[in-house]
This record gives sequence, structure tokens and C-alpha cells, in this order.
Amino acid sequence: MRLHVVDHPLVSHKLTTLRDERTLSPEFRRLTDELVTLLAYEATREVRVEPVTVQTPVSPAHGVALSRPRPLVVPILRAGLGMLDGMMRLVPTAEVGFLGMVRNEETLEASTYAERLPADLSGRQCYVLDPMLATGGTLAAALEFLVDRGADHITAICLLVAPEGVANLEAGIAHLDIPITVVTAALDERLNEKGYIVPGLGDAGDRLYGLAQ
Ligand SMILES: O=P(O)(O)OC[C@H]1O[C@H](OP(=O)(O)OP(=O)(O)O)[C@H](O)[C@@H]1O
Ligand SMILES: O=c1cc[nH]c(=O)[nH]1
Ligand SMILES: [Mg+2]
Repeated sequence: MRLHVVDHPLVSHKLTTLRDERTLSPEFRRLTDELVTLLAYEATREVRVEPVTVQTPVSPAHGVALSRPRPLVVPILRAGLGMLDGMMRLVPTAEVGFLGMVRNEETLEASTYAERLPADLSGRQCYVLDPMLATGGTLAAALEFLVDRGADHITAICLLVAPEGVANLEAGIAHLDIPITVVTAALDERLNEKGYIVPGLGDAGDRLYGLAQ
């Protein structure tokens, strides 16, 4: 597994405001959207394209177009939904599949409560959207799911990752024999005793959609 921490002052600037507890849901959603578009630019470096030729007003021009089958974008509900528009802005013709997963806040075990994905992902590049990689349990289960269906190239975009989660994920997916990359805005310090990322940004789902602030 490859971890790519995007090092760019605009990413750091937006992430700092996102972390700030004074940032309320409307601005949190807008910043998430902007950050994901910046991360998606890096995350799609290996998106598959094929050669095409178009006719300009002057001459033929050799270029590329996205290959078929189109990439599959998979937001992990609930918080991953806040990342979908920012991703689709860059790859508007991608297909979208959904995974609903929730972490038990006592045991920190992830469980799946909804799945709406194509039955056959053979030969598909997949982009998984989940803002937080904390213990890594949620992302490990999601990747397993996609590889079981035949995905052969997966990139996860996370706003934040914790070192413990990256290590757990690496161990948990070591048997998956496909290229897997995690693209993130920051590798944070650690997890706390409740499984939250430190310094983190709190509960991403609540900050996007939840508690009135
Ligand atoms: O790496 P992990 O320890 O598995 O934790 C990460 C998961 O926790 C959060 O989801 P949550 O369970 O809070 O669901 P939500 O998106 O509906 O809020 C987050 O959006 C990730 O999916
Ligand atoms: O810090 C964390 C950990 C898991 N889920 C979140 O939303 N935040
Ligand atoms: Mg949550």
C-alpha cells in the first residue's frame, strides 16, 4: 500500500480551518468539497486513459480520453457523502456506488448497513471516499468488499489518517494483491483512547451533517 500525503499550502490552509471547532457545518461542507477536489487531482494521476485523435480547426490533434469501463467512485456513508461532489467535479462521467458503514463507538468494529455497488467490478479502477482513517477498520472492510467483486486498482481519498490506522490497514489488506493507494491531506499524531484522531477534526459525520452547532 502506498500512502501519499499531499503537501501543498492551500491544502494545509483549508485543512486548518476545517479542524477549527468554530467552523460550522455550512463552511465545513464547503471546505471539505474544496479539499477533496485538490486531493482528487493528485489521486487521479493514474486514472486510465486511452489515445484518441480529435480534429482542431487547424489539424488533427492526438490526445487521450478516459478509458471504459469508467472509474467507480464509492463514498462511504455517511461522512464520505460530503466528499462526493468534490470528486465528481474532476471525473463527472465516473459511475458512483455506495457503501454504508458505521463504526461501533464502544468496540470500534465497523459494520456494513447498506451496499449499492455494481455486481461485477472486474477491471475497474475504484476511488473510495472516506474522510477519516482512524483505526482503519472501516476502510479495510470497504477495500475487501471491492476486491471481492473484482476491482483491480483502488485509491482511497481521506482527509486525515492516523498512524495506527495506516499500520492496521496495511496489515489487514496485505493479502489483497492489487495496487492500493491512500491519498490524504495529513498524517496526524495518534489515536486517543476513544479511537478519535488527534488532533483530528472531531466526528466528521456530525460536523458535516449532524449536531446543531
Ligand atoms: O478507521 P475507523 O476507526 O474505522 O473509523 C473511521 C470511520 O469512522 C467514521 O464513520 P462513522 O462510523 O462515524 O459513521 P458516519 O460517517 O455515519 O458518521 C468515518 O467517517 C469513517 O468511516
Ligand atoms: O477522529 C475520528 C475518528 C473516527 N471518525 C471520525 O469521524 N473522527
Ligand atoms: Mg461519525
